[in-house]
Amino acid sequence: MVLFPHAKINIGLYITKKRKDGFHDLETCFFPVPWTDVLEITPSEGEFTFSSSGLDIAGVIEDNLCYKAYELLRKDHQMPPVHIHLHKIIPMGAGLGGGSSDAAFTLMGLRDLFQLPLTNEDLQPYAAKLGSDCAFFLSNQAAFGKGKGDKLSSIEASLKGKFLVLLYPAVGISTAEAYAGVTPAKAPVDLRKAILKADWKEAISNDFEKSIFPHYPVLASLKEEMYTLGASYAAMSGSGSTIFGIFDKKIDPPARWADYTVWSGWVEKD
Ligand SMILES: C[C@](O)(CO)[C@H](O)COP(=O)(O)OP(=O)(O)OC[C@H]1O[C@@H](n2ccc(N)nc2=O)[C@H](O)[C@@H]1O
Ligand SMILES: Nc1ncnc2c1ncn2[C@@H]1O[C@H](COP(=O)(O)OP(=O)(O)OP(=O)(O)O)[C@@H](O)[C@H]1O
Repeated sequence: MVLFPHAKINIGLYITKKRKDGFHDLETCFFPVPWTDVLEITPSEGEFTFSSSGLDIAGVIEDNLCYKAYELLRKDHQMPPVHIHLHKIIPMGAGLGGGSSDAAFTLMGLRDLFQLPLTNEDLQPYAAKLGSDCAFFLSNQAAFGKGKGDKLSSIEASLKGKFLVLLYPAVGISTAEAYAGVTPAKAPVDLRKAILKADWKEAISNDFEKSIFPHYPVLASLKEEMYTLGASYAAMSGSGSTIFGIFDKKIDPPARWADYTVWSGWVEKD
């Protein structure tokens, strides 16, 4: 079975409270982006095996979220061993949620391969244990997230018909450190309402930009460059360092971005 775990961007991200468990409460809108890894799951003999190609993934196999997803599900459900091959394309530590997406798609892939009687909703508790972003990837639809980012409700907003440009400037930002740099505060807008209006540029922001841009001024200038190129909205995704721009027409990435990882394409589904 071959699956295509996709990336996400956050449009609006407000960190509202530090929780007793060390995590933070946030309010954000998640949108799926068709920049994908390739994940192959096949039944195997003997024991669980894992291989990867594409971008190098740090850590041993036991650290990999695909392995963790398999182990979590296997505790509750009878499953034969599998071989997982992950072709890694989505940059890591980039605010694109690629690892979380691999984990969520591993859960759904195992469920489908072995016909486990589980809905996506039934998979939510497993996803929640694997990462705060994982729950979103079980739905593949724009969603408003609160709590740790795992309490989701659907939103009517969509990027369908927009041309998206994602720019990863190879600045690695640790999610935990990014959270540590933010002072939580009440969200300045009701994001669920603001996302339905047209003036995103004036109304919607990402709290991480305030603490991260002063350390990495290149990120602030890349965001400005998106606007110069005609973006209707530009921001950093999640805890960075990916900067994205939303356009009404196709643009060609400027030659000066040659050192960065760039993905661009039309969004074709809701
Ligand atoms: C920045 C976002 O991508 C926005 O969508 C997410 O909040 C990050 O989600 P994630 O990568 O799935 O994060 P996790 O793997 O659950 O947590 C990584 C680390 O980030 C911090 N963390 C994460 C999520 C959250 N709501 N509060 C936090 O403080 C914690 O220090 C945690 O140890
Ligand atoms: N299957 C996997 N793919 C990518 N990274 C993985 C995977 N399993 C574990 N990791 C670890 O998770 C870390 C974070 O990777 P991820 O792709 O989730 O990026 P992220 O930018 O932190 O996402 P976000 O901040 O939006 O949640 C990586 O540095 C890597 O060490």
